[in-house]
Amino acid sequence: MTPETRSPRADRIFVALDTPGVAAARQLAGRLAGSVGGLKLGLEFFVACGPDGIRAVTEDAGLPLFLDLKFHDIPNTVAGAVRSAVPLRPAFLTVHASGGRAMLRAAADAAAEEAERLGVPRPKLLAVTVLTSLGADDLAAVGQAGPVEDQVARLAELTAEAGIDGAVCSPAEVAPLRRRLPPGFTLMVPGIRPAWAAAGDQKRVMTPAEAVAAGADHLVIGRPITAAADPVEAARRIGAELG
Ligand SMILES: O=c1ccn([C@@H]2O[C@H](COP(=O)(O)O)[C@@H](O)[C@H]2O)c(=O)[nH]1
Repeated sequence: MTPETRSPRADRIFVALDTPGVAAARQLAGRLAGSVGGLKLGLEFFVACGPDGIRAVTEDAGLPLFLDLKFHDIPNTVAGAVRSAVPLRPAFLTVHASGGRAMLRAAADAAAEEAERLGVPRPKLLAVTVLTSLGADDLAAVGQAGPVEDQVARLAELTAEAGIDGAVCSPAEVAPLRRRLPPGFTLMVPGIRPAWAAAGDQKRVMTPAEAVAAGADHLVIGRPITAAADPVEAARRIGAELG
């Protein structure tokens, strides 16, 4: 399958390449390039391989990069981290919504200013709301008021007010968020599990087709593809399920 023949809905899939090795990530990216719409590189890869590793994986892939580093610190530090990430040309970059309004604003301003200074495209900033590995009990244990859906909505609304482009949420919150947030607000959605895949540590999950029907813009899918015996076949199967 080539980018020209893959289903338009498969373009929504960002495959999470959670590996500490450049060679493994490059190999998977090359094999999956015709079956997914983008690559997600996150903490495991970045801590092991750094910015050079990111460049090595993305330079030949010809796919948009979702750089999922989930920045969470004081505003000045997060602004600096965002500025350092801009030259890697991510299409999407994450911060934690719970870092608060000033941190979110600092991140948004830094992305816009640094992209303009370098003459490169501005990354879309996404704020992680409540991690998809957390359930109601986990939220209560860290002192956050539930239900989960309400906490996600509070954080997503704060995010939108602070000038951030979108949020990361579970598929279960997509439909309610669509009713509350402005049109064009991006929803990037992990916690995706085809009926044939194990949930693992993910608690708030739906199938790819259910997430898209609810209104997800992009699906983040890792292990159901990357841990499959045949990752390309798994990605195509998910693409076929999306129609
Ligand atoms: O709330 C969140 C935020 C980010 N993620 C990331 O998405 C992928 C999911 O991988 P699977 O193997 O499909 O579970 C992973 O890289 C997480 O860091 C998330 O799962 N939930």
